[in-house]
Amino acid sequence: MAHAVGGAARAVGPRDQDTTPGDGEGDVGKASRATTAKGTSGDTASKTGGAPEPDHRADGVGFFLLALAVVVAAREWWGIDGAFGDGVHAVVAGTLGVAGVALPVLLLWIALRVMRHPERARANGRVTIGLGFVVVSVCSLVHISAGLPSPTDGFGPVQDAGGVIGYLFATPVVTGLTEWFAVPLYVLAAFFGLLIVTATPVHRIPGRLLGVYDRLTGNHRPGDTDDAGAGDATASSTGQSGRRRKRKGVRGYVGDEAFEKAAYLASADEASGSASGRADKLTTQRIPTGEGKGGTGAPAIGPGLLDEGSATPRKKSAPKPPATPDPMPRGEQPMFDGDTVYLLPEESLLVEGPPHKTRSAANDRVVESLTGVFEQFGVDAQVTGFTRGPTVTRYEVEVGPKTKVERITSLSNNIAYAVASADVRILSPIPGKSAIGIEIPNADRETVVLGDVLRSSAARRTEHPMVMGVGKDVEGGYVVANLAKMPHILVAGATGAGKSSFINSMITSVLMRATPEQVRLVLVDPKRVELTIYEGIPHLITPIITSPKKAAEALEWVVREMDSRYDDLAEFGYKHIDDFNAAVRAGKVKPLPGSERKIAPYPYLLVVVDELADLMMVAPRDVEASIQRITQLARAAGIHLVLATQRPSVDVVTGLIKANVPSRLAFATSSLADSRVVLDQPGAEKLIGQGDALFLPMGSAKPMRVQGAWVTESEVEAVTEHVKAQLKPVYREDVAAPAAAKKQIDEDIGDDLDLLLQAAELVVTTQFGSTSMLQRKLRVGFAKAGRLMDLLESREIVGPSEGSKARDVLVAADDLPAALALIRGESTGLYDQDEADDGPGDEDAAGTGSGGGGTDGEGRYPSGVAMAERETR
Ligand SMILES: Nc1ncnc2c1ncn2[C@@H]1O[C@H](COP(=O)(O)OP(=O)(O)OP(=O)(O)O)[C@@H](O)[C@H]1O
Repeated sequence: MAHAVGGAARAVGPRDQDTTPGDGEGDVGKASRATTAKGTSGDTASKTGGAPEPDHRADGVGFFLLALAVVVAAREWWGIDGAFGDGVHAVVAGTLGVAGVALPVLLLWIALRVMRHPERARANGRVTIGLGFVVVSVCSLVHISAGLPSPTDGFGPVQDAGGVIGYLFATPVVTGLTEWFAVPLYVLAAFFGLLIVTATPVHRIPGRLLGVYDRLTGNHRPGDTDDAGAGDATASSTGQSGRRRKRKGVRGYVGDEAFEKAAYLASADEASGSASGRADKLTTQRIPTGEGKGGTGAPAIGPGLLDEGSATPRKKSAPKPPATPDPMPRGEQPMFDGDTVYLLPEESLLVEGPPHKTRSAANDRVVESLTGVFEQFGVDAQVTGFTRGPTVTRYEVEVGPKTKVERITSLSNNIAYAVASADVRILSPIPGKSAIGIEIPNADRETVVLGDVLRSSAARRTEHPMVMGVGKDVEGGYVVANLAKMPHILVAGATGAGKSSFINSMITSVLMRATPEQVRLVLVDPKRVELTIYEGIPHLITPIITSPKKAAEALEWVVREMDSRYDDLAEFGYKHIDDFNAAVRAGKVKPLPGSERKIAPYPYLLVVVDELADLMMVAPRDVEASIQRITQLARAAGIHLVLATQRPSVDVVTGLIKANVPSRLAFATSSLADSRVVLDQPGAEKLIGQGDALFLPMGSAKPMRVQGAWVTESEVEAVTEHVKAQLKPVYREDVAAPAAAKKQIDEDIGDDLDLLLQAAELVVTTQFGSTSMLQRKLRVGFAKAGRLMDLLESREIVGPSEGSKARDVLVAADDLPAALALIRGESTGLYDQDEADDGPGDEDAAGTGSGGGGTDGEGRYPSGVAMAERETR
């Protein structure tokens, strides 16, 4: 909420027109920004905006409607006499005729809706409009059936027919078109009204009716979710959470903000109340049966299966033995047991935070200090308002007509001195406004808890499984982001700045919102401490990777996985994995003749690397090449990278990586140079740590300042316990054991293996990386010797060319056998230590076996059609 301050100050706001996400004006968040904080013009600094909280407003409306329902019922149902009763009857029956009898029910329904779902203002508006259609139509039909009495014949007959509404709507239509047309017209209008109330497009009527039938009979058929409406009807169940998640059809994401954009924001007003107070339960999710879709009933499902709609572990009569780890057929995904029911974690596992403060005494003190500085230096400028975020407050300053803006910016040090904070950031101007923004840390900063972000309307607006809670912007609005739209993100910041906390929030968001069938994770944690808490969650596609060398291999696996997804897309003629998944679920994708393949939808694959620097130290070239390939192509394959580093220097975040990772999140960096590496602009060096960040989603020109969401270890534990209790992970064998696949001679060596081995031996034993030496000793031409040297460079046996000088030899003579083995495509032995360290994880992987078969998958993937359209824009 923006506050106006100062004597002659101009009012700040209304902020509805402020399309500024944080401190930046980018495409992202523009259209979706719904900040409704009101500025108040006022005389004193102590004035605050007086708009009631939306909850209270909704409650007020609800109670008013309830009272009205009671009053109308008192007269229309219970016949209370007297002048007051007569007055009520005259108004109700006069307006609606005999249909007024139903008015208390309608009022009661609307009142309950408004109070239960204050955040659904638009849906409530829709219901009211729909009811309007129904009421007008019913009144008109009643009026026609009563013989179209006119008020000129006396008001009694009108009251006993369709009231004034019936008269006004029915009479002209009947006069113009006759009853034969008027009656079907109003029947149709009533039906249309019902469709609006229930948010049912005409083409979904059969599905809806089927859904109602299923719900009444307790029948669950595969694919019924596609008919779940985009409306707000929730089907109830006897499940643990008491509600069954209503799922959207694949088309349900078209027009969905989080789906359309990488990041978007909720209203700051909303954030100022406790979002969770009006929270629905986060829902249950059924992992569908593989029935009819080729689920082969893969093993590795633990004993903790849950009966649908119950939290009681269900004992399987005959647990299946682990399958022999067959190589995974191309394009197939590891599967969970065919009829497993999977419940998403309860929202209540994530705690609620305190309500957001929109103003505090600390803010008023800063306003006084700023005003003091301007007076002291004789600058004609005034603080006209401020918007308080959780960590910083942005004070808005307007300068007088003949005052240079630079006068304020040049006062930056004096301002920092006056407010006793080194982290003053000046925005000149605030994008989209004729005002200067001065961001100053709050002396009384607030923690943004992940639970609140995930319960915000911004997060609830979509059921996309890749939407994560990012935090709050500088105006106090919740920020959520769709990882699938990033489509890759670089997270950087000095140690202790909040990177790991962000990654925790991200993974926890995924666990809260997505089933393992929807999103699979590859977690790379060379530091070995940050992500261990997630070991064993069913969303993992391979055990957490801690060895940098294995991580590099895992990235290569991701490239292969991407390629195979691409092959599938090409083979079956789809542009995006979402199209493909939708078609698979619709049964439109049939295996090619003669193939026994089980075709299954692909889950999104989220690859999280929590220290890129460690990987780049081991195999810079391979890692860079894999990242480049993944980032260039993976979007359409549903594969998304999150690269985190505390060393955002150019040797870690190379130009190639930067060019291919479009979204950036910078926590406090230790230098301006680091900020430039991450964001291509300064700013991150001025952040104040502990989750304070600049977020630059893809397509955004200016970064928005956000306070990252915080989730405690005990919350993460509760969430992981919940998911682990339900399913054991089913690992893909080929991620953890790619070495076997690599035992072939690399393509680029071709027929030159022997020559290359000799060249390597020569170079390493002589420690002399000279091309002309190779020419002489191997009796080859210049071109061939040059090629051999390039191959040696690509295997990191020699360094890059340094013109006419000999190249550096990077392998010691003692390590020659390992280097030769590497060229031959055999195990190198170089990393035996690493592999030994990772041993238990591998055994774990092998022990769980691999599964073939297809996921059935429920329709929560976004529409690929929409995605394809957007990509061509
Ligand atoms: N979003 C946040 N809200 C509140 N406090 C935070 C937040 N993020 C981080 N902190 C505080 O900062 C400390 C360090 O954060 P974190 O471990 O995430 O830093 P990091 O950047 O990952 O550091 P490293 O690179 O050393 O792992 C946390 O222990 C916590 O106290």
